[in-house]
Amino acid sequence: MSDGDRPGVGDRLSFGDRLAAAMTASGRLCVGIDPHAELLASWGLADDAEGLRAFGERVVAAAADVVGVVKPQVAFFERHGPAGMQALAEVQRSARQAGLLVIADAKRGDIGSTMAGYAEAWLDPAAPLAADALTVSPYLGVGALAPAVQAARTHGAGLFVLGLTSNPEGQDVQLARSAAGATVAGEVAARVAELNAAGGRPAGDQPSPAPLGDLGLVVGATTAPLAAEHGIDLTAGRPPLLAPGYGAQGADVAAMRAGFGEAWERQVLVNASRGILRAGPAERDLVAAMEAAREDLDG
Ligand SMILES: O=c1ccn([C@@H]2O[C@H](COP(=O)(O)O)[C@@H](O)[C@H]2O)c(=O)[nH]1
Repeated sequence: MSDGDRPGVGDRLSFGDRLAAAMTASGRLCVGIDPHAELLASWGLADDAEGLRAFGERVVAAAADVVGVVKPQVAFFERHGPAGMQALAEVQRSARQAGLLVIADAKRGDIGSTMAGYAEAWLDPAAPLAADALTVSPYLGVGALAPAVQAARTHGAGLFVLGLTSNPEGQDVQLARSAAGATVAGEVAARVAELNAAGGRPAGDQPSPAPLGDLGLVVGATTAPLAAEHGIDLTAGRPPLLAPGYGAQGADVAAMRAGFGEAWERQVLVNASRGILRAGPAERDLVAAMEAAREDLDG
């Protein structure tokens, strides 16, 4: 099946609509494809491009009937240079052909035409590294992401803007306050809300409940409680919220439910990488780990 045959790409459904459909059908678990060197070794795979490819294809095969979304961690493929990136391209293509949405976790961010270059590299369905969505950094300014926002709209793709990341070191910067009292993460969330409102359906043509936006935020499963504590509104503009930190980084469902509050029910896509991948290498064991996580998150 070509990319053009996949529902939601050829017919240009928005990313928000495609993600909402995937979450309704398959739940809120997003499986990370993170081929750490230790995991490759414990799976009996070489730490080379062929090992990455075999690892990624195994995760895709296990995920295809259990979840709707996967998130390859680009860094682990980039480690192996062009051959690693070729493996990533093949794994992403397999995932999309299997009907999975792919979020490339590359955390790109730059200015002007350079940002446009990144956006075309990851969001154009005809590009070798085509993904359905890309993680991006707002630290050159949310406005500097405009070329990526434009590319996302053109290609029916999505962006996840780093908001309140799962690592504790992020808070120095992300919870810093402007003279007017707004936190950096709060300002990023407000700008993403504006962009979702500006790119959404015309007023009067809004289904109820409001659809998911095409532009999301990364908010750690571990750091979600800080949003409410610091007055950061995660519901404005209905951004999908990509939440890493479940499992290996210690966040559990009770903490996420409390931390995300009103957003939990329909906006939060929870990533698990090592928490699932450590169950490998057997495909049936990966499937069992994904099913258990789904039950935990959605049951
Ligand atoms: O704030 C962030 C943003 C991205 N990540 C990425 O998610 C996965 C988490 O892996 P686990 O093994 O489930 O901890 C990984 O690719 C990170 O780079 C994040 O953890 N926090």
